[in-house]
Amino acid sequence: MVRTPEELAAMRPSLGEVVLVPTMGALHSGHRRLISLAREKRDRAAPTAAHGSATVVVSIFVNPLQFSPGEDYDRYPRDFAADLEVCAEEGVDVVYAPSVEAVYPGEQIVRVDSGAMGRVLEGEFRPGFFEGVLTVVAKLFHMVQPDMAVFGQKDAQQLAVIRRMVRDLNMPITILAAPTVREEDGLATSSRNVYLSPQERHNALALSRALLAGADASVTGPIGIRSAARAVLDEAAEASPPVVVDYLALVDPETFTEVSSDYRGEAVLAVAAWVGDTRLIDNVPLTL
Ligand SMILES: Nc1ncnc2c1ncn2[C@@H]1O[C@H](COP(=O)(O)OP(=O)(O)OP(=O)(O)O)[C@@H](O)[C@H]1O
Ligand SMILES: CC(C)(CO)[C@@H](O)C(=O)[O-]
Ligand code: BAL
Repeated sequence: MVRTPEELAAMRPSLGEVVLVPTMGALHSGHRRLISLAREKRDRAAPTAAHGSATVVVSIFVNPLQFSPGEDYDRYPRDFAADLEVCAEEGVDVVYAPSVEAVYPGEQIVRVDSGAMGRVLEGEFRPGFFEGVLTVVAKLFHMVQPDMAVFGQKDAQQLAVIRRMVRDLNMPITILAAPTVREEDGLATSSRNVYLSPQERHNALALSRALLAGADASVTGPIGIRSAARAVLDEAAEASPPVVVDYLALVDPETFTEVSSDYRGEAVLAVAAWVGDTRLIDNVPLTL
């Protein structure tokens, strides 16, 4: 396990090709999926005379910069011992877990701006969120110097904004996406699911059911998709506790702008909602 950027820099020349999996810890089956994709890439990389084989690095860092005041930074689940066990089971080569002081030794004056695509949906409801995410991801990329980095489709807008950062800032890194992992009943696995009471967890199933209803209506086009998903959420708004929707949106997967009613092509149906004090997000990719 590596704790500081200096230790990592000293080790970096011996790591060969690096596949990075950035996380905030509290590792679950979604993270395991990301790590297994990283492992596949590592195991396919040809060893070179210069460095031997490739390396999977998992970073664990709860990034204060992406939380607004009043959000759950302080109570965000942290279980470092369990995370190390998951990493060992999954064949991770290096766990990079820097402290907040190591990542932010002083005021972070220079930050990465996500532009307009990071100010809609998640960016509208979590002001400053994508600036915080992009800034820490750029810092992690500079510290780890990965050849590839793996992100989850569950955070689809985050994935799109990171891809755009890599493109717009000429970062020589391949971004890989892993599909969303779900519990048997459809709930997307998420570190924040531990906040849910049994009743809240039950009501939270409305998110994945709404997305499924939207997907089932995909032949009817954007209007039909939105109204099929909305009907499920409207019913869940009457439950106790209610499901309180921040947004339901059918968007272009690259720009995250709403698609027009005659749109044809790839799209993402995305939802964010509160169940009690817990905010959950989910999405499905669709072809229209
Ligand atoms: N169910 C999932 N399926 C696929 N990838 C996931 C899933 N959950 C999280 N990830 C991915 O894991 C990476 C790290 O995410 P993070 O540590 O924030 O976990 P999380 O469960 O999304 O947490 P949170 O509850 O804060 O949203 C991100 O790239 C995220 O998209
Ligand atoms: C990408 C990330 C690790 C940056 O803190 C975080 O937003 C996450 O876990 O999805
Ligand atoms: N999973 C994205 C990180 C966050 O919600 O803060």
